[in-house]
Amino acid sequence: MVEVQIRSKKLTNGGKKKNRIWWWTVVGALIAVLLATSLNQWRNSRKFSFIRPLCRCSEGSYKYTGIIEDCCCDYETVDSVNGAVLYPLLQELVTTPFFRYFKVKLWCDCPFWPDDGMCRLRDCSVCECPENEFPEPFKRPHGLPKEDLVCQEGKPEAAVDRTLDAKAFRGWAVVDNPWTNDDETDNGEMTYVNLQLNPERYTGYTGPSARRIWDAIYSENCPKYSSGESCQEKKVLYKLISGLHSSISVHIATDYLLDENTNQWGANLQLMYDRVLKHPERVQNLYFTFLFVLRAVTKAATYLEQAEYDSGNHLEDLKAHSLIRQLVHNPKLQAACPLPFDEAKLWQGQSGPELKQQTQKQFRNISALMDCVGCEKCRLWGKLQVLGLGTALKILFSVDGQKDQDQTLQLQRNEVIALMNLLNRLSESLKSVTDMGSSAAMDGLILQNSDKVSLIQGLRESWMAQW
Ligand SMILES: Cc1cc2nc3c(=O)[nH]c(=O)nc-3n(C[C@H](O)[C@H](O)[C@H](O)COP(=O)(O)OP(=O)(O)OC[C@H]3O[C@@H](n4cnc5c(N)ncnc54)[C@H](O)[C@@H]3O)c2cc1C
Repeated sequence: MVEVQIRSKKLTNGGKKKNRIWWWTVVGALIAVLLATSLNQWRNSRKFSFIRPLCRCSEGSYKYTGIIEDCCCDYETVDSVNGAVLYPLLQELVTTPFFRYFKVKLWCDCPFWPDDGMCRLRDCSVCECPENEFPEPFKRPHGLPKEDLVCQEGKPEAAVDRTLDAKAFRGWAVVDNPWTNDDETDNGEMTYVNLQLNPERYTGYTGPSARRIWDAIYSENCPKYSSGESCQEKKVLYKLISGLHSSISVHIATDYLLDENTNQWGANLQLMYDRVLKHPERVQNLYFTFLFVLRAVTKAATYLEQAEYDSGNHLEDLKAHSLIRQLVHNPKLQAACPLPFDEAKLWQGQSGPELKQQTQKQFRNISALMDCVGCEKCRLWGKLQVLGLGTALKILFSVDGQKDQDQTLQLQRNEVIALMNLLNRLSESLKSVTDMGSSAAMDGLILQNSDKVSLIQGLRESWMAQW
C-alpha cells in the first residue's frame, strides 16, 4: 500500500515536472519570438539601418542599403542620383579645357625622409601635354617666350610657369588655403598637366615606399578611431582619407595591367574584392567622402555659378559653365539628397575649435606627405585629390556664418579644378563599386578563387564587426 502511494506520488511529481518543462518551453519560445520581432524592427528602422550595410543578395550581388553613417542620404539614393545625374555631368565637365589642365609642383623633395620612390612601370611618369592642346590664357605668363613654357616630361630643369596669368585667373582668388600645404599661391616649380592624358590607374607603385606613405598618414595623422567613438570630429579625417584610399584602389582595380607581355589592360576583379569590396567599412568611407565633397560643391553653388571659366576657347568655356550650373542647381539632386552632409554639426562643443585646429594641422601634414609619393603619376593624382579635399574642407569649415558664405568665400582656379576632378573620381568609384560589385563575373570569380566557407566567414565577420 505504502509502495503504491510512493509510486503514485512519484508519478504526480513526474507529471508536474513535465508540465513545468512544457510551460517554460512555451514561455521561452514566446520570448524568443518577441525578441526576434523587435530586433528585426529595430534593425529595419531608418535610424539604425546603417548597421546592416552589406547584404549578399540571392542573385549573388553586393548591395549596400540604409543611411550612410554620419551623412544624410542612403546608399540607394546616392547610387541612383550618381548614375543618372552626377556621373554623366562630371564625365563631360572634366574633359573641357578649363577643367583638364591642372597646375602642380611635381619636382619636390620629401620633407620627411629621403626619396625612396620606386615604380616598376614606365607608365608611372606623367606625360607631356601637346602644345596645341594647351589653353592660351594659361600659358603666356607675363611675356615668357613660347619655348620656355610648361608641360615637359621628366625635365626638372625645364622652365616652368611660376606666375599666375592675370587673364586666366580673372575672377579667381589668390589666397592661401589654411587646410593645405600645396596650393597655387606657392611660387615653386609648377607645371601644367593635361589630366586626360594621365589617367589614374595601375602604375606598379607598390612595396615599402607606398606602404610607408599610407602608414605615415594613418598612424601619425589620422589614427583609426575606436568602434565606440561617438565624436564625429575625431572620425571625419580618418573617414575622408580612407574613402580617398578606397577610390584610389578602385581606380587601380578598374584599369589594371593584366598582361605585361601583351600590354593588356582591364578590370582586376580579384583586386577590387580584396582591397575594397570585402571591407564594408572602406566602401562606407568611400560613400562618406563622396557626400562630403558633394556637399562642399553644392554649398559653394552661387560662387561656382558666378565664377569665370576662361580657357580661351569660348564655346568650350560656355559648355563648362553650363555643366557647372546643371550640377550645382540640379533639381533631381536637390530632391533626392538636399543635404548630403551636415557640416553645421561639427566643431560645436567646447573643444570644437581645438579639435578643428588639430585636424587642420594633420591635414596639412598629409598634404605635405604627397611630396614623398615616389611615382610621378600617383603623386599627381595624390596631390590633386588632397587639394580637392582641402578645398572641400575650406568651403565647409573655413568660412564663418552660413548666410554670407558666398560673400566671403574665395577660391583659387586650381582649387576648383581639383575639387571637380576629385568629385568625378569619387563618382567613378561609386559607379565601379555598384557595377562590379553586382556583376556575375565578380561573384563567379570570388567563389572560384576563394572557397565558399572563407567567403561566408568573411561576410559573417564583417557583420559581427558592425554589431
Ligand atoms: C597618395 C598615393 C597615391 C597612389 N596612387 C596610385 C596609383 O595611381 N596607381 C597605383 O598603381 N598605385 C598607387 N598608389 C599605391 C597604392 O595605393 C598601393 O599602396 C599599392 O598598390 C600597394 O597596395 P597594398 O595592397 O600594399 O595596400 P595599400 O593600398 O598600400 O594599403 C596599405 C594598408 O592600408 C590599409 N588600407 C587599405 N585600404 C584602406 C582604406 N580604404 N581605408 C583604410 N585603410 C586601408 C590596409 O591595412 C592596407 O594593408 C598610390 C599610393 C599613394 C600613397
